[in-house]
Amino acid sequence: MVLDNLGSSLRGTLSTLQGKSRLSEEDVAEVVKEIQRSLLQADVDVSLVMELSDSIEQRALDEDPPAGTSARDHVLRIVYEEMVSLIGESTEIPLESQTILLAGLQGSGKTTSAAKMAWWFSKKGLRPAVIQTDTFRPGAYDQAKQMCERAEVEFYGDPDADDPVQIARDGLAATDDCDVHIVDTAGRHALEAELIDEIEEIDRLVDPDISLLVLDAAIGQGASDQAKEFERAIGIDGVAITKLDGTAKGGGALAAVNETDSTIAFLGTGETVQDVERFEPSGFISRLLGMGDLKQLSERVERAMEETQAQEEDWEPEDLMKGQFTLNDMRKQMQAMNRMGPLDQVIDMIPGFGGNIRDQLPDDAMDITQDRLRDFDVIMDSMTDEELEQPRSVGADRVRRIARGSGQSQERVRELLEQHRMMEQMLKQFQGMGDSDMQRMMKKMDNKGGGLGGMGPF
Ligand SMILES: Nc1nc2c(ncn2[C@@H]2O[C@H](COP(=O)(O)OP(=O)(O)OP(=O)(O)O)[C@@H](O)[C@H]2O)c(=O)[nH]1
Repeated sequence: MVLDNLGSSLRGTLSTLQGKSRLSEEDVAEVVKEIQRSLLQADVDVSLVMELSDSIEQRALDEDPPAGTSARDHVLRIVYEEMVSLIGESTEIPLESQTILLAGLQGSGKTTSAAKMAWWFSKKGLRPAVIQTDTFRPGAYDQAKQMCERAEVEFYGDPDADDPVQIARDGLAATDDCDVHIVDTAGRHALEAELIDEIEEIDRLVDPDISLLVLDAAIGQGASDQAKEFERAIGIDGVAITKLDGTAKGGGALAAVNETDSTIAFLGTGETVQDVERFEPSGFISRLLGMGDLKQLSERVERAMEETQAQEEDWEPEDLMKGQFTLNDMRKQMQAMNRMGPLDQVIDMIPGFGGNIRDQLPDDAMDITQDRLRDFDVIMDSMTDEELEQPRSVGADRVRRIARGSGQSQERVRELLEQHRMMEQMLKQFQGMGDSDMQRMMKKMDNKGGGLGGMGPF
């Protein structure tokens, strides 16, 4: 999860209020001190931290908790609201035909972000194209082409050309049938005159609807100066903050951009084209505080199910609810889960699961889970159709044969069979449940602190 340190320290601080009905001044002072420490560690500007903590302190003491609200939930809501205002609004990005120009310093992540945004627009049903005009960095063309192939989006570049403006002109013409044009430009080590001239020339030709500054979250508070510099030089409409997965200083970058006239459009959270998020302040802070993010989660589930069902004509989800849950069905569930993105990001979006699980699990727990999924897939490739359809028919001899054939241990094969039995059992329980039962179960899991408790996805 991005900003992991900040999230877990904020959640830890708020958990100290568990069970308190009223808050003393000491309780509030203690919580505020911890929040200050966490934000300063995330490289948030001191003056912003003081402003935020004064506001939290004053509201926590002056405002009475609404009836039936615990002290913890009351302070959690105040911290949530103040943190959302700290990181500001999201840049308006309409889901329609438009041209987006990307600018930024060398290595900030423009080329990667161009492919990521194109992927994101394609998942929204639009037809994007990336136009790569970087003639400055050798390899930029190949990198951009490769990433766009992975994102399965249109790409235009010319590795032999040396005039970025001509490439932009030709690119717009060549991708005329696309609706979202994302123009990637060259970077430089600093915002130097040559870079400004080049971007201004492309800007005049391309006449973008939105110009985004791409900046690396690792610069923390420095994001403010960089955003102001680019705003002065070429005018920007928003910012894409990249590499939030690789730094503890992302909080500073988010808050710093909000200090300028800019807003944030996208977040980069990894090197693959799926590691991109539309910036949603409320969902982002909600996840950080361990409250989940149903909006992002439902988007990912919807996308995963569309892709899975598009591939599996014969798969009838209602079969699952009839209790005919085979290993083939389990594999389809695993593929759908995989399509939702990295497990740790998905878990963070499940209300009551995210933060609490993260703080309870060892650091590499998610990697182990992803590894297990890969092993299960390999094991199922070594099973016969009959074994996949009737897993209960797999005895010791077959376990030995499957282990040998898949190169996995017998223990891992037995683990797969056990996991299948658990999921089949769980489905039988859901099958008999009405909506109210389901709500009660989710509440119970939430009260239990959202622990996996064997209910984990895998
Ligand atoms: N971990 C992580 N790495 C990223 C992210 N975005 C980009 N990167 C990596 O950062 C490096 C630079 O990314 P590029 O997209 O090439 O940066 P650029 O701004 O196009 O660089 P120039 O073309 O030289 O201006 C590459 O190794 C990317 O894989 C991210 O969100 N997370």
